[in-house]
Amino acid sequence: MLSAGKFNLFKLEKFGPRCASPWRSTITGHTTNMSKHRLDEGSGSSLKHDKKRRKKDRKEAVKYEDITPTETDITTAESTPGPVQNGNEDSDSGRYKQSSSLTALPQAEVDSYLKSENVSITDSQNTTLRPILRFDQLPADILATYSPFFKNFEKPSSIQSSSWPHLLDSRDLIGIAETGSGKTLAFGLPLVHRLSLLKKKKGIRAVVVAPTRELAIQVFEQIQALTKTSTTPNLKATCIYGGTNKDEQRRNLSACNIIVATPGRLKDFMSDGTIDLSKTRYLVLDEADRMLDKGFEEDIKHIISTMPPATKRQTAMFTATWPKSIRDLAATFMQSPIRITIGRDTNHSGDPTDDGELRANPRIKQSVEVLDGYDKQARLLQLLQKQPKSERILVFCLYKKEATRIEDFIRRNRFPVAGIHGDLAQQARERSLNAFKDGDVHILVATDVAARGLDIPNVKLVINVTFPLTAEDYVHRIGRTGRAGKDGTAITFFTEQDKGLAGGLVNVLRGAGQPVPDELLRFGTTVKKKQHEAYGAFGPKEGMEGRKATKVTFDD
Ligand SMILES: Nc1ncnc2c1ncn2[C@@H]1O[C@H](COP(=O)(O)OP(=O)(O)OP(=O)(O)O)[C@@H](O)[C@H]1O
Repeated sequence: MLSAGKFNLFKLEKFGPRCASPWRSTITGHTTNMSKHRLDEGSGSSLKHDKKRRKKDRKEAVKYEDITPTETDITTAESTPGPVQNGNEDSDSGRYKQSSSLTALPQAEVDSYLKSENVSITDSQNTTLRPILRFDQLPADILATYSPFFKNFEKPSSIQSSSWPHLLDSRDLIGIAETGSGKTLAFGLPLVHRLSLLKKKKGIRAVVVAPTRELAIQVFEQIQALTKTSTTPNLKATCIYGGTNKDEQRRNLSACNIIVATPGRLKDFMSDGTIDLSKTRYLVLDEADRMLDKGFEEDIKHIISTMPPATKRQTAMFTATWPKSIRDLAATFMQSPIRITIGRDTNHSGDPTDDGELRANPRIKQSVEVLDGYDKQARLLQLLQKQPKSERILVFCLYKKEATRIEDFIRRNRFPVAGIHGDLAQQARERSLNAFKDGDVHILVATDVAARGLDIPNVKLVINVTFPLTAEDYVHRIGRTGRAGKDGTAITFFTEQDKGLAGGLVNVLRGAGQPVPDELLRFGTTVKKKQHEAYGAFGPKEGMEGRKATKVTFDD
């Protein structure tokens, strides 16, 4: 069945200007899209071409026959009677049904929530669904199934509130929210729920791709917990990542329908025929900007090229940072995505579509110390000596050899410490991380392999011994503290060699209301236009002359 909402409109649409209160919008968006669809069909193109296209569409519909037609059938939404605020309460079972308690909420309460949480929505289809402010506003079946999962949480986080209705309604979505704000559950719950609705679950139906092995494992654990809470039989998730024996992973792949993977191992299993993604219905890129940067771009393109087209799958991308350099590429994998950004507006550019600017978590107290490279170790030691013995501290270095050297230095000074970086065997990496999580050591020295996504409770302090390659990486690194509403501190050493990144750092500090030291301002505040090639993938960069031209490698 063809669906207007998913039919060939993407190229024609551009993100509209940010709506101050998108919830007041009318249904016109859907109607416009329908008209456009009909126009497309009736105009210019030759009958022969139309016939061919319809034949192809029919073929695809048969190929992906188990996609509940109503879930993308915009006719249902269009014919929904009553005010838009009612959402699609009366629509078919395949679609999201807004709960009556949410529908009953006064509009003023919804508006005030969106304002206080700084929710920005960009949607070419004129969003009509309300955010889910409380868990009991979830549709009854979802609440009944997953409530054990929420039992320790007071309410959904803002990114969960805002993205759940749209993901449950099968929309493609880009979710941008600060580090530690619960993005995993924001995509995990709709993914597992929607998978449980598929009539035929056989084969790999959902894929989550993450940039590092440890993050893939962490995401997998959450997804697996959700599948276990779900009462639907035959939901099975598995995790595949490099650095470990393939045979066990291969065994786990049989009869599984959700995979959480790092790109390299996923590609490996695709090329030897173990994995076939032609039935994939849901795709999530976690840490999406990293997944689309130069280091992973080709892998991701290849992986997605073996999946059904964007019109036949649901694609979600989540991250805390959304640089302009990867946005066009992201759009090629999605179908009219709705973009949701949470956070104070730090958009200095005046461009209304530029709501993906860098935002650090404002609960993290950031301080930057400009110093000479030779003074780093002595200062690090001072800082460690000042901290209470049991407090978890994460120390970031840029290079693997540097991480080993700093770890040895800390150990020589009689602090229990562990290290995690790409030169270590996977078992050693996992041992270090677990020792840190379990409290056997309270200091972990890491490269950027631990910068993104890792959710380690109660990290009180992040020390950046060497500044990362991008301001985005900085935001992710410091985001290992101050998670799930807690406070945290980040101390960053900044040297002459890092001066090319001073402008980016100043913007991050200002955007989060943090002090900017005069010594940092002396390096200038120009922010170099980011190149897609340069984003977070390779060093050195302009203005970083002192840095070695070492390639920062990614996980397989
Ligand atoms: N609604 C909620 N209320 C309180 N805590 C929550 C809620 N949802 C998730 N959490 C917890 O918040 C922590 C951070 O969640 P998560 O790792 O998903 O963050 P994230 O936004 O993906 O962070 P990052 O950008 O660093 O990847 C986790 O410990 C998670 O259990």
